Amino acid sequence: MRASQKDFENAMNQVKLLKKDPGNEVKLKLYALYKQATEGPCNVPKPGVLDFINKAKWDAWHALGSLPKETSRQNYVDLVSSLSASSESSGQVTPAADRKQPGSDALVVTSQDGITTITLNRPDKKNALTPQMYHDIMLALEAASKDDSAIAVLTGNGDYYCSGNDLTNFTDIPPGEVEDRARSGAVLLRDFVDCFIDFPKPLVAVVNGPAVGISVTLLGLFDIVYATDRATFHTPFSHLGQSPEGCSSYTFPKMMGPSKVIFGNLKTKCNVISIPKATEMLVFGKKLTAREACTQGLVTEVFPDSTFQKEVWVRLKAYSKLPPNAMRISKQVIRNREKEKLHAINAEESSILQERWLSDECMNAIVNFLSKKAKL
Ligand SMILES: CCCCCC/C=C/C(=O)SCCNC(=O)CCNC(=O)[C@H](O)C(C)(C)COP(=O)(O)OP(=O)(O)OC[C@H]1O[C@@H](n2cnc3c(N)ncnc32)[C@H](O)[C@@H]1OP(=O)(O)O
Repeated sequence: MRASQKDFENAMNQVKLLKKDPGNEVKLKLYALYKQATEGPCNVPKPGVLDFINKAKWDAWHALGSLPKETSRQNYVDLVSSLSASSESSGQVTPAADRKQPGSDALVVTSQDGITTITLNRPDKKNALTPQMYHDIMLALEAASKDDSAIAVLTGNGDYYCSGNDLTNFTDIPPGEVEDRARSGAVLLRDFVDCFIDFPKPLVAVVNGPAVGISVTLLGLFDIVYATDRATFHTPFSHLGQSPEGCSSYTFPKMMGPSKVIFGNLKTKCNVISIPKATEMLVFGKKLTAREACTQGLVTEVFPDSTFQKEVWVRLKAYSKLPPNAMRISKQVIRNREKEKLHAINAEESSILQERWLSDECMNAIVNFLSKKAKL
């Protein structure tokens, strides 16, 4: 069977998620097949001998002669498929048909087996979230809420799930614009979190590695959180002069419950006070292991890292075959009565953060991070 345009687009996305660099020879072959499949035989002048890279690309394309576009497309798809198999790619990478792809490679949206997967794809920056990524995630959730998938998944490419907000978002702000930027940041944050509150289908976090900041706080708005035993959960807001978002000031104490602190001794009267466990995370920045997060109700299930991807995707594929309308309605029954409250909490948290971003504590913490004085 000939590869369709959709198969070809799927393969292009798969290439972005390859875990191993396939090497220059294969990359040239991919380039040549891509050009031949999209533009036909090489029709541009040969670059000069000193223009090594462009000459190598030209040679590879030119070598395909008059190979038909359809055959090139098929060969491209076959080559990518063999690379994906050998690089242990999760195999979840077929983009949804007709979906508008995100504005950059930092987010990859795919759809297969009734599952729309949104993958954070900035592994060299530990998948830190840029403004473009916040916008693209909102667009992806909007599209996923209407497509024919039964469930949606958020995950990360590389060793991290996500290192939270990209702290360089706070740099290069001209002095007179700091307040405006804090205001627009708070609007973006509020809109972003609203999309998670309103998402109508089951939403699953596949936490493939450590998670920091907003990527942790949002977990309270997911329906399932699967984590590798390598994952950690860290919300260093006080260290950063910031405050909790993602509705975590409400969802975390609710999910984690109280921890009892007993003080006094046998001779005196003992006092028992109850502090929400979430306080240790959200106020004191305690980093939880995956198992601790599971015991405290933030994570649904923890898997050994060696079998994480396999076990999780087998499970999710089975879930995605359940009747989609029933799942959507059940989610709504569980979540709807909280929605109004969550929107109000989100608005409040966003406006408090807007103030925090203007504080000296916050500015100093970011300067520290950027100057590599501090590693959280
Ligand atoms: C619309 C706005 C909404 C904002 C909402 C409010 C959100 C709040 C938060 O999310 S608060 C949390 C912010 N995140 C952090 O504080 C994490 C900062 N990063 C780290 O502490 C460390 O990088 C690490 C623990 C995540 C990983 O440490 P390590 O394994 O030692 O790797 P590196 O530090 O060398 O990192 C590799 C590379 O990635 C860059 N990077 C990592 N995280 C971020 C980040 N959050 N922002 C920007 N850049 C990040 C890091 O600088 C390195 O880059 P380099 O190779 O040096 O160019």
